[in-house]
Amino acid sequence: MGNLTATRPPQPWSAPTASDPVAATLRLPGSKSLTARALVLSALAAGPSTLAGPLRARDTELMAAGLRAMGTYVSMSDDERWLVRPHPLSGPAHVDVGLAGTVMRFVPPVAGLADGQVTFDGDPHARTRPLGPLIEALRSLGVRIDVTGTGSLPLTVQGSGGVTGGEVVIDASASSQLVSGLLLAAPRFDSGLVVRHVGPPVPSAPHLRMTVQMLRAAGAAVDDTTPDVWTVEPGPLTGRGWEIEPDLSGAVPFFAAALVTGGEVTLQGWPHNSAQPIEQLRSLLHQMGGEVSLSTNGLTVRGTGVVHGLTADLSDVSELTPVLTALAMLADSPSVFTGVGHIRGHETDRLAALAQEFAALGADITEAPDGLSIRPRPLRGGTFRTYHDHRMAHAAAVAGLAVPGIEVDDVGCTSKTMPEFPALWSAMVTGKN
Ligand SMILES: O=C(O)C1=C[C@@H](OP(=O)(O)O)[C@@H](O)[C@H](O)C1
Ligand SMILES: C=C(OP(=O)(O)O)C(=O)O
Repeated sequence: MGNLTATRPPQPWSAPTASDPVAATLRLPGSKSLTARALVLSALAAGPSTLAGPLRARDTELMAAGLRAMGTYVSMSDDERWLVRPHPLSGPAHVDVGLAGTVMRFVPPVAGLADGQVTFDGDPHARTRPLGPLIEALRSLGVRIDVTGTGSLPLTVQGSGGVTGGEVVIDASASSQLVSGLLLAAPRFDSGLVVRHVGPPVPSAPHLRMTVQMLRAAGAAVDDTTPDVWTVEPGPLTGRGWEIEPDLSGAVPFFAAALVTGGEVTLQGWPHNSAQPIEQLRSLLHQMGGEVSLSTNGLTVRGTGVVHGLTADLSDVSELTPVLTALAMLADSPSVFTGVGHIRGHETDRLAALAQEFAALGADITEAPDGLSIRPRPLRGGTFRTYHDHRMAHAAAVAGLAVPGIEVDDVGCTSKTMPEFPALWSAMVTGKN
C-alpha cells in the first residue's frame, strides 16, 4: 500500500477567492512525465546519469524507490540534481506503485529484465486502473507474471534476467502509458520490440512522442513513422544529463487563474523547444479568452477579463480536463469536451467525479461516455471531494477563485505531483509569491 496515503490524514482546505487580478511569476517543479522517463532510462543505461530540476513528489519518489528496490542507485540528496547509477537489476524486490500510472505501467517491463521475483501493489484505487493489456503483452513476450488478486494488482513479475522481445499487439486505448512502458524498456530486450496498437485510438499522443524523443536522446533507434506501430531496435542506452522542464500540466491551474481573474501569470524556466504539448495548450487557452506568449522571462498567460466556453476534443491533453472543466464553469458560453472516455481510468473516474462534485455546487453539467457538457450558471460554495485525485483539487482551487466557500476535502492529495501546491496557490492569490 502507498505509505503516504496510508499515513496522511485528509487535509481540508478552504479554496481562496481572488479579490484582485493575480500577477505572479512562478518557478514550478519539474515535469512528472519527464522525471519518470528519465529515471527509468537512467536505470537501464550503461553508465551514470543526472537529472537537473527533477520533480520531487509522491509519484517520482515511488518511481525512484521501485528502481532502487531492484538495485539501481538513485541519490536525491541534492534537490536540483539527482544522480542515477545503474546496477544489474535483481529481485526479490517490492514496488509500491501508489496511485501512479507511470510507476504501474513503466516498471513491470523493467522488472522483466531483473533476475528474481518483483512484486507490485499500490493504493486501493490503483488496483482498478487499466493494466491488463500490459500484463498480456509482457506475457506474450515470454515474461512470467502472476496476478494474485481479482484486479491487475497485486502482481508478481518472475524476472529471468532478460526479455527476448519481438512483436506484440496491444489495445492501448485505455492509456498511452501501456505503450510507453513497453517502449522504454525495449532497447534492452534481446531482439528489441515492435508494438502494434489495435483498437480505438490511443490517447495522449504528445506523451508517446515524449517517450520516443527521450529514447532517442538516450541513444535508442526508434521508428514511429507508421501510425500505431513503434519499432525499437535492441542496443545499449547511454547515461546522460537530463534537463527536466517545469511541469506544464501542473502549471495549468495557475494559468487558469490568470483567465479567471483577468490577471497575468508567468512560468519561469520554460525552454524554447519543449517536449510538452505547449501548442495545444496555447490554442485551448486562447480559445477560452487567454493570451499566451513566450519570452526570455518564460511562458506568460494573460487573462483578458472574459472566459469563453470551449468545444474541443481533449484526447491529446486529457489530464487537463479537470481544470478546463473548472474554467468552463466560469465561462460566458457552454462547453463540450470529447475524446476523454479513458480518464474514467485515471486517479478516479474523472468524468463522474467532475460531474458529481460540480453539480453539488449547483452546476449544470452532463456526463457523456467520452466527455462532459457544461452550461455555465452561478455556483455556490460547498465541500468538493477529490477522491485522492490531485487534479480534482486543482479544479476546485480554480473555481474557488470566483466562488466563495469552496472547501476541498483533501488537498493533501496534491502531493502526488506537487506537494507545494496549496502554498504556491495561496501565495499567488494573496500576491505574496
Ligand atoms: O506518460 C505519461 O507520463 C502520461 C500519459 C498520460 O496518460 P494517459 O494516456 O493514461 O492519459 C497522462 O494523462 C498522464 O498524466 C502522464
Ligand atoms: C493521469 C494522471 O496521472 P497518472 O500518471 O497516474 O496516470 C495525471 O497526472 O493527471
